[in-house]
Amino acid sequence: MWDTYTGKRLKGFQYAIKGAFLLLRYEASIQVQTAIAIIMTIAGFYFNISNIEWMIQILAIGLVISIEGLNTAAEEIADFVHPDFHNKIGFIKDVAAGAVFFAAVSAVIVGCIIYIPKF
Ligand SMILES: Nc1ncnc2c1ncn2[C@@H]1O[C@H](COP(=O)(O)OP(=O)(O)OP(=O)(O)O)[C@@H](O)[C@H]1O
Repeated sequence: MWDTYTGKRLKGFQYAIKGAFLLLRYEASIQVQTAIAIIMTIAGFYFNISNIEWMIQILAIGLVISIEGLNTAAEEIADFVHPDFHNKIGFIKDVAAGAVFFAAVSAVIVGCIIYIPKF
């Protein structure tokens, strides 16, 4: 029984890795955010930010990319269940995009707090 449970968890992990690669390969907004994440990581090394600053920056990057991934999933579901125009689909896509907006604004504020004092 324990083996079945472990096997299922490992399979779940495998699917999650596959999903991460699918997002990176096919989703333009995830590719842009990953590029920004790489630039911010280089900036972190360049400005020699503290451990706390690294932790908050990594959380901010993870938050934005995760919510963008969920936004993509919501858009895919919406297009699959109702490919035609519908106000409700528009609402669903808009609120999913709104969630990304909150995460992105938070990440920009975090970036400003970390880097503005270093100039
Ligand atoms: N089927 C639809 N019915 C009503 N409104 C829609 C529909 N599809 C898209 N919209 C409107 O257009 C906006 C953009 O939708 P779209 O699916 O192109 O998202 P996107 O943010 O451009 O996608 P991506 O993240 O792939 O660039 C939605 O937020 C919504 O307001």
